[in-house]
Amino acid sequence: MAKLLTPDICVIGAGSGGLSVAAAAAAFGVDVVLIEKGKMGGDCLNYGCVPSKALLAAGKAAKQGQGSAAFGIHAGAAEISFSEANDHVRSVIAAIEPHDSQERFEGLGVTVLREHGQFTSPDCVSAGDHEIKARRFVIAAGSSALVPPIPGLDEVPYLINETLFNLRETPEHLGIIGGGPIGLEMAQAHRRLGAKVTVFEAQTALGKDDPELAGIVLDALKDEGIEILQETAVERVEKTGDGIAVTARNEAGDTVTQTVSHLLVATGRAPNVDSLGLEAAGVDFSKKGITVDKGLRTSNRKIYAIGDIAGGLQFTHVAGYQAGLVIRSILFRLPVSMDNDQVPWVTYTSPELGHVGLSEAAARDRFGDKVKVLTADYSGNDRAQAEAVTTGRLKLIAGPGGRLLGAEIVGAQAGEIINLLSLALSKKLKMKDLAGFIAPYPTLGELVRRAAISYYADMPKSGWLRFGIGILRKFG
Ligand SMILES: Cc1cc2nc3c(=O)[nH]c(=O)nc-3n(C[C@H](O)[C@H](O)[C@H](O)COP(=O)(O)OP(=O)(O)OC[C@H]3O[C@@H](n4cnc5c(N)ncnc54)[C@H](O)[C@@H]3O)c2cc1C
Ligand SMILES: NC(=O)c1ccc[n+]([C@@H]2O[C@H](COP(=O)([O-])OP(=O)(O)OC[C@H]3O[C@@H](n4cnc5c(N)ncnc54)[C@H](O)[C@@H]3O)[C@@H](O)[C@H]2O)c1
Repeated sequence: MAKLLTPDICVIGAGSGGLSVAAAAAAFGVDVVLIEKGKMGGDCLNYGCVPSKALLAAGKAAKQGQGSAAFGIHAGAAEISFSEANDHVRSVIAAIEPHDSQERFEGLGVTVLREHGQFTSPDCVSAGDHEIKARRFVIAAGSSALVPPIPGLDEVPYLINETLFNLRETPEHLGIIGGGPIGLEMAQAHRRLGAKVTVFEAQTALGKDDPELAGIVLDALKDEGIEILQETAVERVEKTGDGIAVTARNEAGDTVTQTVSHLLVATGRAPNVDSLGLEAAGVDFSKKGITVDKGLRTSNRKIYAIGDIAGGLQFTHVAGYQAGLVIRSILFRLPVSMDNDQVPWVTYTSPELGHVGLSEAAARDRFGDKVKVLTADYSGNDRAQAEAVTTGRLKLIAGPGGRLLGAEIVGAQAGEIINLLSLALSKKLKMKDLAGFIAPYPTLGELVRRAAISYYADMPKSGWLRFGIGILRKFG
């Protein structure tokens, strides 16, 4: 006989989204059951953001170990231990793990079930020997690597994000299918740690970002020796005596074959909609994910869906943002509405690539010729010169009345600078605000002021202003 639990909220999935809902609800003394079938912390901690950024950091250290000609430091080739870099990855996960652990959540008062959760009816979830009937449910079951049906793939030992971080030796030649953020971040990390790397991208690499700024990242990666084959779709793979032969067709229709020692598939994500009993729950879904309204409610009003499974932008901070909205809706019954136009993202290559708000193209679609694009180059920034990080550009997208609509940035610390712009966007600031604050000198953040000030570039030439200044001068 199953044990019946009747909490206020039942959350399926203890990753970025589910943990945030559970922690916030528990902080208000609300009874929560949290169900997790795999590792606490989900993708981000175990197979995603955390290990990938830790490996990128190891790659950065390897690069710095070679010295810098700009500073007159000639250290030569660094001696790299891939297994020790992997130890670093493991230790970073271990350092963060307690924060997401079952013990911590039980300490907060959450009932944690380490089981597979599945709806058996519109108001009941079964998990191991428990049945949970809650006032509200939140599905935060995430996504998995989407593996395309490429002939031969099933017969070769390919890697995905869940297995990549188990490698203990430098791959001799890493082939990567997919030139999105996963593919390119991992291309640079492995290249810097000594691997030969080839990326096969069916369309445009970093295709979700500003094409001009993404091009600057691609050039930097190519300069480091990464081969990036764009408009080159992989058609088949097969095991050979030397490794894995990857055969692709390029835009010109030519066949390209490369034999790699390891193959990473990074071709996007598939929402984990299977075996959740969504049909039994009356929750509509498609292969893009669970269908939700702006308030993250599913077709069953008692059930919400957040994070990667909700079919929108797939980032940890989006899952966290959505968790906050759902908490407001469930606990305080406040009307909430998701606003994707405010969401920032960063690709953590060197140089970093950051985005927030509307892209130039989206802004022009909405506001036509009322849009102004203001730029500032890293080469014109004194701190960038001092640090020899002069490759980079900031773009502010200004709309009617000089309101900030969006920003794109490529260059050192782009991910940090985008924070300021994300705040500016959420507070509906205008170019006058971004031009008017005091930025400490010399900082990369001055790029924001520099670009915003250029909004007023024509002002000194204004006849009316010059006339006014002339009049005022007459008063002594
Ligand atoms: C390599 C990589 C790098 C990334 N880097 C970044 C980054 O730098 N910044 C960023 O913002 N985002 C990054 N992401 C994306 C980020 O990891 C995801 O957007 C985020 O983890 C989504 O959170 P979530 O809560 O929706 O899902 P998850 O964190 O995946 O959690 C879902 C959880 O649900 C559990 N689950 C699934 N089904 C069931 C079930 N039936 N019963 C019980 N439990 C279940 C799973 O085991 C999992 O633990 C990266 C992703 C990858 C793959
Ligand atoms: N820094 C970050 O925040 C970060 C880092 C990594 C991942 N993520 C998240 O994870 C998501 C998934 O990342 P991703 O890079 O796997 O997905 P993606 O969808 O962004 O990129 C996948 C790429 O693979 C290409 N592709 C698909 N099939 C192909 C084929 N047969 N041959 C060659 N190329 C093919 C696509 O054209 C696309 O460019 C991202 O959208 C992002 O939301 C975020």
